[in-house]
Amino acid sequence: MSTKRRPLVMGNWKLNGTKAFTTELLTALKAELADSPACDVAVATPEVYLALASDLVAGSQIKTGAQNVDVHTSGAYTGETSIEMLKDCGAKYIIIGHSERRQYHQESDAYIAEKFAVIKKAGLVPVLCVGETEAENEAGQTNAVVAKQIDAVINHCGIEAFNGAVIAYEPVWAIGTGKTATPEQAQAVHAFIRAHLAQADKAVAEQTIIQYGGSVKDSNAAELFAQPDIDGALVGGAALQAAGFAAIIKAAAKAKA
Ligand SMILES: O=C(CO)COP(=O)(O)O
Repeated sequence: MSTKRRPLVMGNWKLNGTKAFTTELLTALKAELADSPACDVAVATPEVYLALASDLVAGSQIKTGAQNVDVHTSGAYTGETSIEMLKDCGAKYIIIGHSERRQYHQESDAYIAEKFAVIKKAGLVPVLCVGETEAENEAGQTNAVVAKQIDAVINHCGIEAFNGAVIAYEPVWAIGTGKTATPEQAQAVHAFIRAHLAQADKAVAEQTIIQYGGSVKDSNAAELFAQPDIDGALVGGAALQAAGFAAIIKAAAKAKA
């Protein structure tokens, strides 16, 4: 018996946008979603546009999020943004552990686990990105890599911390490359992740939203969402265009109806 999970499709804008772009895209997205598809929707804009984005989507089904957070709550940490600041600007979801931050900012599993704890403490939703590199994939290490990334959080925060949290499986070799994992490949890893969580707590595993990320677009979304353990998507490039992003959201709502 599998639990029914409401899908979550979230856009990760990465380092893209302007005030005008944010206004145009979110205005268009609200219009595209006028029929309220049965799917949770969020956009993680650059931090500087978060407050603007939150104002624009107020009262709609679209929530906002951030792409990172600092572990400190205040103080002499030049250039950082705290969880309370993100919350103050309307964020609900916080992406952590994205492969681009692991790679370019040397973020370790332990550091990411600290961020997870900070987000939970503030009552917001962590979106924990996990995934293997191409070399790890070819060496057959995919499951071991994602298990290690998840275990760092379980060990630091406890399995209960995954209640209401989100995991995004993003194979590094599929991000921005146009190469997508096949639905079957992705499903196998998602099922592994859920089974891994279930070893610690079955109920937590059943309710955890596990998104797929990596070159998701309108044309491949439906077949990914047809898989039982793929509960939505974390979308990069294709989230920068309202009609295409809305089509992905509608495909999730339809597949999980
Ligand atoms: O990294 C991603 C989302 O976090 C995926 O990016 P793309 O959809 O552009 O491949």
